[in-house]
Amino acid sequence: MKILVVGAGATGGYFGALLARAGQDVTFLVRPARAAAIRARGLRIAGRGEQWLLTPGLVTADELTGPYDLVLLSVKSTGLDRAIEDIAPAVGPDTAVLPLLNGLAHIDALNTRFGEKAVLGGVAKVVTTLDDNGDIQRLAPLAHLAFGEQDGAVSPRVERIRAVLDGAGIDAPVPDRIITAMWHKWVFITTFGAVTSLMRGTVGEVYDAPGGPSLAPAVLDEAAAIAAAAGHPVPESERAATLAVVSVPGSPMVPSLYRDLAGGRATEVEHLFGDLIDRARALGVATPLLDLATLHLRVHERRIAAEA
Ligand SMILES: NC(=O)C1=CN([C@@H]2O[C@H](COP(=O)(O)OP(=O)(O)OC[C@H]3O[C@@H](n4cnc5c(N)ncnc54)[C@H](OP(=O)(O)O)[C@@H]3O)[C@@H](O)[C@H]2O)C=CC1
Ligand SMILES: CC(C)(CO)C(=O)C(=O)O
Repeated sequence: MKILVVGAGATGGYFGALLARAGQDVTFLVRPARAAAIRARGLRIAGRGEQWLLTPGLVTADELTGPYDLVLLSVKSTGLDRAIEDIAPAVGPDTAVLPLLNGLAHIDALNTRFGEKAVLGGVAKVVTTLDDNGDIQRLAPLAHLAFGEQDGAVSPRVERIRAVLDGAGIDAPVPDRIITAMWHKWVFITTFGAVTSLMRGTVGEVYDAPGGPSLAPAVLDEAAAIAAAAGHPVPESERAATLAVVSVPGSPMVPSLYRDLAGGRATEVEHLFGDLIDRARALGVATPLLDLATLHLRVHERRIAAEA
């Protein structure tokens, strides 16, 4: 299977490296600065007691030809529009585009550009980040990529992709309804993001402060109410799994959104929060805590834009 990984960042770099290490035909679509850095240093994966180095196939947008069998799209939402145009030469009539982004609006954007048949849903669960050298640091042992056709069919191409991901050691379930799974990840990530960003602390720092334990369940109630109103109710097991991450004494956990906020970088505020509260308004769901988190992140965005 000919695989194009778009972006060699925290998620794409890690999944792509696993696939390349397993012997798959993987090429990374990167921008010039990232290409130069990887050519100079290799793509390095470190953390959790492991350290390995890869010299992957790289291509920049001006060199890209296609088609590929599978395009793993792992840019942040802030780079989505550009990336959609850049990958166009790689997408042929039989190409499957599998996005790893959190949130949901990218599915509509990809459907509009490439047609619904080309686009799979995806939910990535890994905890990785790029360090100052551009190396990928694994912060937790997860390598989970749920995916599937938007209509829930288990098509032959889904079976083929699952086998390829399995062979690379990636846990790759195919849920009955990938769009529902994406909604549930969205509820999880906005709860996690709102709690840590609003309070500017780790899960444990928030929980351990007087009054702290009530915040995460209250934010989760709001996000879950939006999902339910949109036709994707969050089951009790999923709710408990979210609280087991975002409402834990002493936990050092933060999401990638918080790492971007604390690092003074742009966040995915509009894709993750702006879109969610817009949908809440349309569905008649009140979300005072998520509105506050959104405003907080928007102030940050405006400040860094003014400083740029
Ligand atoms: N980090 C995590 O643990 C998780 C993140 N996610 C989600 O995955 C998505 C990606 O996040 P993450 O991997 O952390 O982000 P990163 O910023 O680490 O990686 C994104 C990469 O995409 C590259 N890129 C952007 N535009 C283009 C383009 N047009 N062509 C080629 N490369 C491009 C960037 O390269 P450049 O160096 O050129 O800017 C960057 O290296 C987000 O939606 C996030 O919410 C989901 C699960 C876990
Ligand atoms: C919480 C986590 C690591 C789960 O995969 C994530 O999606 C993120 O940090 O953006």
